Amino acid sequence: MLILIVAATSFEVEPLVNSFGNKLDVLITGAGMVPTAFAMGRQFNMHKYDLVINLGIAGSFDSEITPGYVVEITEDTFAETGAEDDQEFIPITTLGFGENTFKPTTTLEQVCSSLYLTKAKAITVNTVHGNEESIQKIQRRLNPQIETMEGAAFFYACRQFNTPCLQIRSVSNYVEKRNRDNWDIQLAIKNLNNFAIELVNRIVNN
Ligand SMILES: O=C(O)c1cccc(C(=O)CC[C@H]2O[C@@H](n3cnc4c(=O)[nH]cnc43)[C@H](O)[C@@H]2O)c1
Repeated sequence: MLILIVAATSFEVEPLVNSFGNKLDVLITGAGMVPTAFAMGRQFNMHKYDLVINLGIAGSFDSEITPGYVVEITEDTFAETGAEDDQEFIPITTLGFGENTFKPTTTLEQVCSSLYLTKAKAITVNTVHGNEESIQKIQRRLNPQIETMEGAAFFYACRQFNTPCLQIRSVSNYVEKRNRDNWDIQLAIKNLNNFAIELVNRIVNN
């Protein structure tokens, strides 16, 4: 089975890469939705994969999904794509120009039934929420559990190329008034990579 790992930065997947070396294809896209979509489009034009997995750290809006928690993303919405109408937000779906919510094309259960993760709904943003008023606003509008800067672009690229995909995220921080001292990136990366190493081992040895 040919697997591609997609991550925004190399440090997020370093332990996994150290475990598997060149037995695993890894695409480092750079942070954000545009670099992700571009890098994946280029990669998919050159190679075809049986499974593509997006791994990375993320913010959590959900007090039960605490830093260090690893989750499977079941849907992901481009939260900012639309138009403002004074105090209201009109999503692109209502404007009639396209879609804003994308889903994985397989599930963890289908890929490896012996592993389980809590499922969560995500948003993808260009501007990370770090202001109490804007956080409450997005919670009222979309009620997300997880926030990243790439996830929906990852699902979009996989759908365009009809490629089975999963997004697995590990929480490094709560989405709150910006405070970098509260982030635990080390714990998030450790838990993410422990899970990913187990997952890839089980898939390749199956
Ligand atoms: O210094 C900051 O305020 C800051 C804000 C967002 C992200 C960063 C990073 O260095 C990490 C980039 C990477 O991590 C993902 N990520 C992690 N936490 C969040 C979040 O709360 N909201 C959105 N994205 C997050 C993201 O996918 C990036 O790839 C620094």
